[in-house]
Amino acid sequence: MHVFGVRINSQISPISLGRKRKSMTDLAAVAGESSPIMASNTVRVAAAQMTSINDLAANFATCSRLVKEAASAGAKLLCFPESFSFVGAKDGESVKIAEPLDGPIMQRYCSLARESSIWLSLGGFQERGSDDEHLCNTHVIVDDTGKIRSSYRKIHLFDVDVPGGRVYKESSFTEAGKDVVAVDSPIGRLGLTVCYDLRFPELYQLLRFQHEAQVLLVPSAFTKVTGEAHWEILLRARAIETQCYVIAAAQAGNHNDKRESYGDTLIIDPWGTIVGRLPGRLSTGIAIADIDLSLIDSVRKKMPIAEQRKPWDFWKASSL
Ligand SMILES: O=C(O)CNC(=O)[C@H](CS)NC(=O)CCC(=O)C(=O)O
Repeated sequence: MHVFGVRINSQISPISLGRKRKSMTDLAAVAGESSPIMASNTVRVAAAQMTSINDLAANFATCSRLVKEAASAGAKLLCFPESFSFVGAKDGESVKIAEPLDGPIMQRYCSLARESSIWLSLGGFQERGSDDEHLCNTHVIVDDTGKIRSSYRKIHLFDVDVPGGRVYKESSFTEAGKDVVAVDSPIGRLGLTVCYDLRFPELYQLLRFQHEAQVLLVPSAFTKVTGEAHWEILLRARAIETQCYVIAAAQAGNHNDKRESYGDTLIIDPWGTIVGRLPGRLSTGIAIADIDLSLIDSVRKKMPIAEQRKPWDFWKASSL
C-alpha cells in the first residue's frame, strides 16, 4: 500500500492477529476515532533513507523535506541514518565539521523537529570530541518541541578489513562511548545504538533486560559488501531475541567516488516480521509502520524469555 508516496507494509505477525482484531472492535466503539487502520494502541513511526554527501546544506535540505513527509503521514517519530548531516569524501573532513550538541548544526535540526512537531532520532551525528583530532559518533533524540532528550555515543567502532572491500579504522578519528542509553518517548522506551553496534548482542540484551527498552534504534551506514551478507539477518535476530521493535534507518547509494552504502531501511516487529522497508535501490525516502505496544506485551507474555534467561552470574559460575 502506498500513502503519500510512502510504503506501508501490511504484513502482520501471526501472534498479533487475535489481538489486532480485538483492538479494531474496541476502536469502533471509540467516538471521534477516524482511522479504522490504526488500532487503539498503535503509534506511527517513520525511518528515512538517504545518500548524504560532504555538503551540510544539501543534506539539511533533504532531511527537511523528509521531516515534512513523515509529519504529514502522521508519524510521531522520524529516524535518520548514521551520518545524516554529513558524509566526508576525504580523510579528516568529518572531524573538521564536528560541533558540540548546542552548536548551530544540531540546533537547526532541533528547529526542524519543533516546526513539524515530530520527534527525531538523529543517529551518528559528528559531535566534537575532547581534542581536535577526534569526534564522537553520537545518536541524539530530539522531542517535538525541539529539546534534546538524550544522547548516546557509539560504543563499538568500525575497525574492520572488509573482505573484498576497504579497510576501515573509525577509531583513528572517533572516541568510543561508554554508556548504555535508553529514553522514554511517545512510541515507547527507546534503546539507542549506532551501526556497527548491531554486531554486539550484549548491548541489546542490556537495553532490553536492564534498561527496559521496547524499541531499538540502529541508524546505520552499512557497507555494500557487509550489508548484503549480514544486514537483515542481524536486525531480525536482534528484534526476535529482545522481543523489541527494531528501527534501522540506512544510508544508501554512492556518497562519493570511494564510498557506497547498502541501504534497505527496515522496521521490524518484536516477532521478527518486517513491517516497513525501503530497498537500497530507492536511495531517498521514508518507510512507515505502526508500532503496536500491545504486540510487545503479547509476544513477551507468550514467550517469557525474561524469566527463563540465565543471569550473568549463572554463566560466570558455570565457566569457572
Ligand atoms: O565514517 C562515517 O562517515 C560514519 N561512520 C560510519 O560509516 C561507520 C564507521 S566507518 N560505519 C559502520 O559502522 C559500518 C558498519 C558495517 O558496515 C558493518 O558492521 O558491516
